[in-house]
Amino acid sequence: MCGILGIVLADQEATVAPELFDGSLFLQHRGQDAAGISTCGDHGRIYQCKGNGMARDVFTSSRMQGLVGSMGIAHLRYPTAGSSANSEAQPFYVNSPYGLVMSHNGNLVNTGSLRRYMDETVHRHINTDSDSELLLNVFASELEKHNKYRINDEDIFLALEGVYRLCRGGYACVGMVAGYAMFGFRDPNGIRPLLYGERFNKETGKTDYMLASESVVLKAHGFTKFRDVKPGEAVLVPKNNEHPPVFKQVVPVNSYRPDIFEYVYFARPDSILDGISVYHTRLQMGVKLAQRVQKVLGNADEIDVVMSVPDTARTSALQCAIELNKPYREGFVKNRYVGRTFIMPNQKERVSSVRRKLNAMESEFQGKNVLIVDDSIVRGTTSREIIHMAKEAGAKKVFFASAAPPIRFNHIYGIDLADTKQLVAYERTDEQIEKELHCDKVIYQSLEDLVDCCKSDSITKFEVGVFNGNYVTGVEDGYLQELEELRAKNKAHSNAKAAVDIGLYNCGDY
Ligand SMILES: O=P(O)(O)OC[C@H]1O[C@H](OP(=O)(O)OP(=O)(O)O)[C@H](O)[C@@H]1O
Ligand SMILES: NC(=O)CC[C@H](N)C(=O)O
Ligand SMILES: [Mg+2]
Repeated sequence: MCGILGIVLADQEATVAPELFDGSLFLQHRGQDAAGISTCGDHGRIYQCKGNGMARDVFTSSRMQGLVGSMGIAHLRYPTAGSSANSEAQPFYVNSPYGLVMSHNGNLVNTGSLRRYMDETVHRHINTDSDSELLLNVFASELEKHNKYRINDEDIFLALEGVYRLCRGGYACVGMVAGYAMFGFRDPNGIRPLLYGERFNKETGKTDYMLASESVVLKAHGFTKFRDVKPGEAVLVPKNNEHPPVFKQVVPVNSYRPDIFEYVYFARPDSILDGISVYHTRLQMGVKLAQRVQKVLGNADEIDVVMSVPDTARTSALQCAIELNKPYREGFVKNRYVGRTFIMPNQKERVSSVRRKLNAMESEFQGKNVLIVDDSIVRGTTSREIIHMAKEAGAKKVFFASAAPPIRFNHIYGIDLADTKQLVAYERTDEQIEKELHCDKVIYQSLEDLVDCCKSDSITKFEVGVFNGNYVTGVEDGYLQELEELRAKNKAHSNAKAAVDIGLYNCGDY
């Protein structure tokens, strides 16, 4: 999961960078590791600012002044392939052909064969371990095939056809062809989200355009007319407003399967993705979870109070308490200055951050049986600490409920998890998980119920491989092993500056 964003302003004298920066803040929860903006100014010149850090740290005011132009794209990175190196911050740029930049959300699962293809067949140099750099170079090599002096919209769609043919995995992308257009496209299964929106300016009679990972960015910036880009569909927005954006179904929809984890954890509750309100699905998860709690415990008589693990679980936990007819209390106070812990790059940081992030309010725990609700249990880092804190604060019994089913498989399209053995539910029964977490009962939502909470009239299937190991795109042989080896290699270098951490320009970290 990363955040991607692109804007084309109708007024070519205007500067797009401030709005890209502002929009990035609405997508920060999707990636806290690196941030970047590329803009396109006069004569098609590309300007860029990117590096490790949160948006507010990377996009300093002096750097923002160097981002000229009325068309631009942004990226918020949570690394899921390669490493968390500065050199892998996005957008990526290649000069040939025509000058291209791209921001990618998702994961390619056939990187081994793509690397060989780049090397042996099209002879393009790949300078990092990032799958996104590969994706951009696949697009570049497809675009190059026509060998034209000036390209048109159709050439871009044709090149994307090649991208769809060659790249397997989950991907939503925004990019730019220097001086020509912004484009966006989404994988044939719609695993990762992408929305398109328009903002009409009454005074000028012209329209600005935005592409974004979540609807919340579009709404907040006045792009009131918006819709999801369909799986296998691409859109081209010309830089100069000379014609309206062009949509094309480049390849047929394979099967419309948004990643269900967007609704469980990734997305903001105030977003609507693929026509489904994230908030509404989380309320429903609370309703179904309450039924599950009653079933597992026989009844809810033993529970004195229901609490959430802030932030993401709040919506479901409150609804669960209402359904159980039990008081809902804020037992954990969240330090608003610590970000999302799950998407932090290393385990040591994640463990210490849970304690820094959440603090137990003793008065709410003393002598009580508490039901603590979280949206999901992944490595168990949060739940282990939380249960410990609840007991320390005087809780009699701790029941721990998860709005998502047990996670026993890799999330190959967007969670930084190469090694399934790190998952607390991996090869463990509920009783064994209870022992691991030191709680009195662990209660999981069933997959069937979770799907019921999320589905709509038009979308009835979701990508749920993280729960059952069946991935809609399949996985190339050796892919997971390759990821694991890379991760181990990067870990070994974690204290010293490894070659992989040094960027092309070697001009230091942000
Ligand atoms: O089992 P784990 O490996 O600990 O992962 C699961 C936890 O991580 C996430 O919280 P996070 O702190 O990232 O973000 P939030 O504030 O949005 O809940 C998620 O909401 C769970 O609480
Ligand atoms: N989370 C994402 O979408 C990451 C995009 C890409 N795979 C990277 O690691 O940079
Ligand atoms: Mg959480």
